[in-house]
Amino acid sequence: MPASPALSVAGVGLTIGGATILEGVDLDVASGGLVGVIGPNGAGKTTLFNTISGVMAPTAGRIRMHGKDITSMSVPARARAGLGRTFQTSSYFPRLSILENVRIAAQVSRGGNYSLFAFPGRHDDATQAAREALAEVGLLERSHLMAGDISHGDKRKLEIAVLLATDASLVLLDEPMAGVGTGDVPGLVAAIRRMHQEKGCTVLMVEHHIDVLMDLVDQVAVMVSGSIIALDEPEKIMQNELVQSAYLGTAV
Ligand SMILES: Nc1ncnc2c1ncn2[C@@H]1O[C@H](COP(=O)(O)OP(=O)(O)OP(=O)(O)O)[C@@H](O)[C@H]1O
Repeated sequence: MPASPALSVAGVGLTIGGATILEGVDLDVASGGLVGVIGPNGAGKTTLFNTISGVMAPTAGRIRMHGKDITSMSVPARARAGLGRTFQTSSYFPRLSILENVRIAAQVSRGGNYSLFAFPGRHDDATQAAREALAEVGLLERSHLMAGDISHGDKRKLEIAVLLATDASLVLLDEPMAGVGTGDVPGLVAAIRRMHQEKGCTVLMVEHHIDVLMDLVDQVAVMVSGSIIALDEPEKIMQNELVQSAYLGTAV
């Protein structure tokens, strides 16, 4: 029997106050896959991520992780099941150091609390995991800096380090390059690649930098008006006439 997909979204719909935000969304992401989601502003990409991560409950359809139905699971329960997520805007504790931010996330994911008591100088599992994750994204040497003081690109790397330190097996990245200077893009791309290839994470990512995305992912899902209208390899998506007329325009 073939293995269940890491993520299966089946017939997901969301209606809010009579407005249809998502309709009949079907998307399977194989274990170890790296899939991009593109679509015009307001297409429903972030809302889809919200239903997958449990921030919003769909009004139709089911969501499964590795075959297990998570549709009614809480956000923390999904996180414990290995689902990690970044947001369009960076989320971190600005007055804590880079290392402290990642270490707290690792500590909480291991069933601990948000306490920083006796930090620094501890050599527990959470600190070790945080240091390894920061090395993966190239932030270890700057891990003593205050998170609120680092560049936007480094904040995005910090969020990826948090996902690595929490051992998330399925990660949702919502515009990881948004607002990042061009100089920071290669480092972020490398961090995402390592998360996928070396850590074996399954990745679903929304990204408006189409060239970067097309180079990175195995498959691209195109969302328009709350539905996925195409799912294919990047080259085929660029040539898909439906996609060109609905989203990409004629300039591709
Ligand atoms: N809680 C809500 N209540 C009402 N409408 C909402 C809610 N959340 C999202 N929407 C609407 O749903 C639609 C999809 O929004 P969403 O943010 O998911 O799109 P998106 O594809 O992520 O867009 P962008 O690329 O601009 O981030 C938009 O029209 C938005 O205004």
